[in-house]
Parts: sequence; structure tokens; C-alpha cells
Amino acid sequence: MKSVWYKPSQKKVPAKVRSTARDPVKVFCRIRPLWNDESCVKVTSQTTVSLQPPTAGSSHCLANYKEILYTFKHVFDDKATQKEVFDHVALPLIENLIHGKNGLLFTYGVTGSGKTFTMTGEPQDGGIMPRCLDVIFNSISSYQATKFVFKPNRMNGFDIQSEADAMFDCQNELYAARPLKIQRKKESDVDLNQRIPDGTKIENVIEDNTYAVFVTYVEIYNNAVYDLLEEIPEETISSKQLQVKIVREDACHNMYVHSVTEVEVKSTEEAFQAFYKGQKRKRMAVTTLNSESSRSHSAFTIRLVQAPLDSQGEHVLQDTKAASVSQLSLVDLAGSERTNRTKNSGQRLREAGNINNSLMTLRTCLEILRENQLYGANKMVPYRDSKMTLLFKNFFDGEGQVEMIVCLNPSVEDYDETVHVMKFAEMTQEVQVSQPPAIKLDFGLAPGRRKANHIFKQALQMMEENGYGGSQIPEVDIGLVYSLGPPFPCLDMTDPSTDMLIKDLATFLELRMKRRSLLLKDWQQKCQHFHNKLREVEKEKLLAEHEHSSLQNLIDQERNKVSALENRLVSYESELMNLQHQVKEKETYLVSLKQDLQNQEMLLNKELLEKERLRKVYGDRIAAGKESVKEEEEEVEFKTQMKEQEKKLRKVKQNLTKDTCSSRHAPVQHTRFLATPSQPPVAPERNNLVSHVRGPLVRNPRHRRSQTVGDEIWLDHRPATAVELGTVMQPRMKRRKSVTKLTDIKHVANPKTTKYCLMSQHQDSSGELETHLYKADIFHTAEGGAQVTFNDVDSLKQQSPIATPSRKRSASTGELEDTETACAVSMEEYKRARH
Ligand SMILES: Nc1ncnc2c1ncn2[C@@H]1O[C@H](COP(=O)(O)OP(=O)(O)OP(=O)(O)O)[C@@H](O)[C@H]1O
Repeated sequence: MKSVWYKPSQKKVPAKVRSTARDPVKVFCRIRPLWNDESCVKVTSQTTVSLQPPTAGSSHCLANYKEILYTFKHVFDDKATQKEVFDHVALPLIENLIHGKNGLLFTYGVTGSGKTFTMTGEPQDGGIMPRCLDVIFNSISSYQATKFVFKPNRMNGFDIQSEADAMFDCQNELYAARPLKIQRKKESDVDLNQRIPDGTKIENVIEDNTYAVFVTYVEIYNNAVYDLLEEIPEETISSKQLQVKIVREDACHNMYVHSVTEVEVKSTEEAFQAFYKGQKRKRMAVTTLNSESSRSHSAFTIRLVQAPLDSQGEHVLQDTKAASVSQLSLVDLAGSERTNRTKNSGQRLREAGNINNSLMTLRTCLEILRENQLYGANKMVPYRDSKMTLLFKNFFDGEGQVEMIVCLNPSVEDYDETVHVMKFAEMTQEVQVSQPPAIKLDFGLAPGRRKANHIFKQALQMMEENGYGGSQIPEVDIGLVYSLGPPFPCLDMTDPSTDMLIKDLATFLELRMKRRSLLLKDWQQKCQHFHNKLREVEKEKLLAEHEHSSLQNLIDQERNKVSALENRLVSYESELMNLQHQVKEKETYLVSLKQDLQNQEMLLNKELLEKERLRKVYGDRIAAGKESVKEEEEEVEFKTQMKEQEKKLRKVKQNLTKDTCSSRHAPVQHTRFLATPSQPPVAPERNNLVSHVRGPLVRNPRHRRSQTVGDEIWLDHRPATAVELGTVMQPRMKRRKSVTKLTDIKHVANPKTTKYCLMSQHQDSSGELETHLYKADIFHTAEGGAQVTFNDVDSLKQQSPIATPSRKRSASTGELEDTETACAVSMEEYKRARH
């Protein structure tokens, strides 16, 4: 690897020579527009501007101030566009840069006067910096070197690498950059889509050179230098995390920021990415006079490395002497500010102090330089007093073109400070800067190498496409490759006595003839070489044809094999399709079977549930049956008792019959107790019909449901919500009066009404409907009142046909007879009789 150093200082120009080529610092003036304020600046021509003191009526009136006229290289009024400013100021610097010369451009002015606007501009209307990048890439884009061929060595120089090494570095960068992709996007989150690029292109670029562009971005804040492109973790993106850098002198006495990050960029967009990354870290703040005030000086430096191509016109010439580095520094100085106007305090005040100090140092340096130049003084220039002047020291010492744009805010409020700025600008114009001699990179290589190589490659490609047998071999313009050397020297005869010119011409011609014969020999050799090659190619062609025919046979054989295999494949495919069809059918059948199985399972579950329910119901019934059996046993016992009593009564009757037959002859009414469960014995006090007198068998009409009891009128009391029973097991009431509510006494007191029946319904514990019919006799009193005496209760229980299969149709009557209900009713009666 070879190193190339920042060129200009490498060849120190003797003071004598330097003094002959000097240029004054070019100072331009730009006036920013004023929106609603009184102006104190008037542009009088393209190069002059007059500063007018505020008028007597103005609040800013300053006594003893007169109108002053200032002359600059060019004055841009408030309507001047960014493009105009760029074309006038920066375009020549770009041309210089591409031709290996350095440049320094800085903006100077009061705070809020438009320095940043001029230097950076806005995305849709770029300032000087983006336009510089556009023009550089427009001009050199097709001559750029592979990335990493030139590599910064972190000591202000560059190493030259071979193409292979460069490619290796590229690969490494790609691997390393993958996780950083998202971060990169964030860094360049300024919308560049709305940007209108500058289309200017520098025409006379040396095509046989190869170029690489590098950028650095540093800021000088509180007299300390920070690298705005330093690689720091994303989360610590704030500029506070940046490390202070040292300004050093390299081996060739050039000042540079030690270990600054130098980014190789291949397009304007890549350069912007770097710029906006730095811009986000740059220290800006809101002040009284500017909502985005720069609190530091910033320098965006573009370095262009160029080196000639080798004799083949393919790769970079690996000769460090042939390479050159030129740089353009674009410096946006922080604005001078008076603390009584800005009302700054704390950190802002400290910043303002540092800004003013460094600007003052710049001013002092330029004044001393001017003094030294004008009066031959030899005062030491205090570059070291400020980091800013130290960093750009080389430029003032004569290493390149220096330009300054003085930005003016024409507001009368700024008048006082503008006067000082104008004085400084005027003085700066008088400073002369030595110009380094133009660098010549002539290494006797034939011009047009790149083009020739390009045409040669095209020709090769065409030959490959047409095949070696093709007759169309493009003609290569040999004249481009073969050159007889530099053009003829100047043949002007200034002095007739001098014979140097003829001697020089003779030497030149001799050299030219030598070169001609050399080239001719070379050409003949190449012709011979070409013929030999051609013969070899012919031989190769014959061999290739032979090989081709044998390969063709092989191909035919293979084709036959392939067609046989294809036939087999087709038969296998059809077989496979059949099998697939079968599999599908089976699958459908399986699905239907599964469905059936599911249905069966569901039915089974249902049946199990039903079974469980029935088990419960029958369990209940068995319990009820047991209960009824018990009751029947009691009933039997009761009947036995009754029979015994009857026997006893019969005996009593016989005795009585004997007695009465003998004593009385009047007819006797026979009565007897009913001993059936449906006719429980009724106490005499409860039933007036009962008599101690023996008479004919009396039946209790209350329990006859199938026929009319008599002519009595029933008061049928049923609630309105009563469920229709739908059974014959109800008292038959031939004549009745129905009520839903018993609120009126006259219903009961009606002398014709002799019977009362009250219906009540409710659900039993198993959820079945249970109906109670409470029956009573009504006894009317002499006063027109009534006494209701309950003497009977019928309980009707209904059950679902599923739950009670015992429901059966009576054969004799054809009516449905609810055995459960009958059983329940009889048991109720029995119970009542017992109690
Ligand atoms: N020529 C112009 N045309 C339109 N607007 C301008 C122009 N010059 C400056 N401005 C506007 O004026 C304001 C201040 O400009 P700018 O920030 O560039 O000032 P500055 O000199 O860099 O200030 P500071 O030194 O405080 O950083 C910005 O809003 C900018 O857009």
C-alpha cells in the first residue's frame, strides 16, 4: 500500500516565486430580504453598496454617521437567487478543486443575517454546499474510482490500494453496515425528494484520471473542535457526547483535525446523508434574533483525490507521486452578536463570548497579514489564538483561493453592527493570498487511455457475441492509443539572435521520430502477434468444430434417453393421478363415516340422559308406591276395625230392634255410617245429615262426580289464572255461579246458594300441576248471613304421559281416567277420614 499526502504543501513554493502569483481574498456581499422593517442598505451597482445611517426621525438615529459606499467583488441584492450566488461565488472554486486547487469559502455576518441560508439553503432550494456536491458529481461521476482504492490514513493523507483490496474492503463494509441500515435512514430523515439538483457540469475534466470524493464535517464550539460525523452509538446521538479533537500539523505542515471521520461518498445523496448526520448534532439554539442560531462555527470539507489511470486505461496508477489531493472548505461562521441586543445569559452568553472572541482573532490575523503584506512588516500572525484560525491557517499562508461572503441584514436595528462587519470586509479584500502553482500530472502516458480501453472492451464484447468465426470485427481507433507525445512547443521567435528555439525544435522532432519508430516497431510486433493469434484461433476453431459434432452425437443419444424417460414419466403420472383420485374418494367416505359416528354418539348420549331421568322418575314412583302400600295396609286394618264395629253395631241393632218392635209402631228412618274410604265417618256435629237413628243406606253425594248431586246452586270460586284441568275428576255442578274473587258477601248470602267450591293450583316438588278443590256447605242464618263449613278436599294431580304410563282409557265409559289422580283423591279422603 502506498500513501499519498495532501499535495500543496508537499512542494513548498519558494517565497520569491510565491510572491509573483497572489490573489486578493475575494469578498462578496449578500443582502437578505427585509419583511417589515426600515432598510439601511442600498445596492447602488453590481459591485457597490451604500450603508445609510438611520434617518433623523428613526428610533435608531445615530449622530455623526454618514452614508458610506462599499465595493465588493459582487453584490447580491435581496432578490438574488441561490443559483446566482453559487454560480458567481462557488462554481470557480469547484473548477479549481477538480483541477487540483484548494479553496476556502466562508460566510461572515451578524447573527440572523443569512449565513446558514446562503451556505446550506433549504431542501427545495439548496445553498452553496449542496450545489457544490451536485456539480462535483455531475462532472466526475463516470470517472470515479472503486470505493476504498483511496483510503484516508487518519493523518491527513491517503493510501492507494489495489482493486482487489478495495473490493475486499467493500465487502467488509457491506457486512458491517447491515445492522446500521435503519440508523442510516434515520440520520438522513430530511426529505430529499423535493430537492432540485443543480445540473451544472464542469467540462474540461481530465478523463484519464480517476477520482474519489471524501467529506468531513467539524464544528468549533467554545474554542474546541468536534467531529460531527464521529461514529457514536445511536442512543448517544447528542453532540454533548462528541469528543474534543486536536488540530495537528501533518508531515507537510498542513493543519488538520486529528482522527477526524472522513467519509468516502459516491453520490450527492451519500454526501447529504453525511451532512445531515452532522447537522443534527450541530449546536443550534433559539435566540432573540434568530430562531435557529448557530452557536458554533462549522466547516464542511470536500476533498477530491485524483490519480491517473495506468497505461491500459483500466486501473489506478499505483504511483503516489502521480496522485493529488485538493480540498474545498465551506465554513459557516457563527454570527457576531451584541449581548445588549440579544439579552443572552448563562450558556448562551458564554457561547456568544467565544464566538465574538474567535471572530476577533480572525479579524486580527487578517489585519496583521495585511500589514505584513502592505508595509513589509514581519509580525507574527496569531493563528493559534483560536482553533478556527489555526485550522485554516494554510489557506491564509497561501495554499489556495480564499473567498468570503459577507451577509447583511439591512434592518436599521443592525446598522451599528453592520458598520463593523463592512469595515472588516473592506479590510479583508486587501489581504493577498499566494496561489500555489498549478499541478501537472504528466507521466508520459498516452492521453485517451480510458476511451481507448472502453472501445477495446466494447470490441471484445462484440467479438464474443458474434463468435470468433464472425466476420465483423470492429475497428479500434488506434490513433487514440498511439500518441507521438505532447504537442509541438511554442515556435514564436521573440529574439532573432537566439538559436535555442531551433535546437529545442530539433530535440523535440528527434524525440518524436524516435517515438514514431518505437511505435511502428510496436505496431508491427502487435500485427505479427495478432496474425499468430488468428492462426491459433483458426486451429482452435477446427478443433472446436470437431468437438462440436461429437458432442452433437452425444446430445442426440441423450435426447433419446430423455424422451424414453419422459414416456415413463407420463405413465407414472397417470397412475399417480388414479391413485390420488382413489385416495380422495376414500377420504370422502371416511369423512361421512366420521359424521355417522358422531350422530350415533349424540343419540347414545341422549338415550343415556333419558334413561337417567326415567330412573329418577321411577325411583320416585317406587317410593310413592311403597307409601301407598303402607297406606293400603293401614286401610285394610281400618276396614277390619270397621267390620268389627259393624258387627258390634249389628248386635246393638238387633237388640234395639227387639226393643223398639215391642215399644213403638211408628215408621223408623234407618241411617248408617259409610265405612268405605270414599265415605269416611263424619262426626255428627260436622254433618247434620247424620243421625243416630237407624235408616236406609245413605250415600254421600259429594263424592259422586259422574252425576248431578241435586238442585243446589254452587258458588264456584276459581282464580282467573286457573289452568283448565281437562279431566272429569271434578264436581259436577249443574247450577253454579262462578266468581274469580270473593269480595261481595251477597254471593255467599244468597239463600239459593248452598254449596261452595274453592279451587287452588300449585306446582308440586317434581314440577307437576297439583289442584285442590275445597268444598263446603253454606248455611244461611236467620239474619240473612251465612256460615260456610268446609267438609271436603279433592286433590288432583296431573302428570305427563311420558312420565306416567299408568294413564289408561276406561273401557266402559270411554273417558280418560287418571288413575294417579283417583288414587291421590281417595288417599286424601282416607287421610281426612282418619283425622
Ligand atoms: N436571502 C434570503 N432569502 C430568504 N430568507 C433568508 C435569506 N437570508 C436569510 N433568510 C432567513 O433569515 C433567517 C435567518 O437566517 P440564518 O439562520 O441563515 O442566519 P445566520 O446568519 O446563519 O444566523 P446565526 O449566525 O444566528 O446562525 C432564516 O429564517 C432564513 O431563512
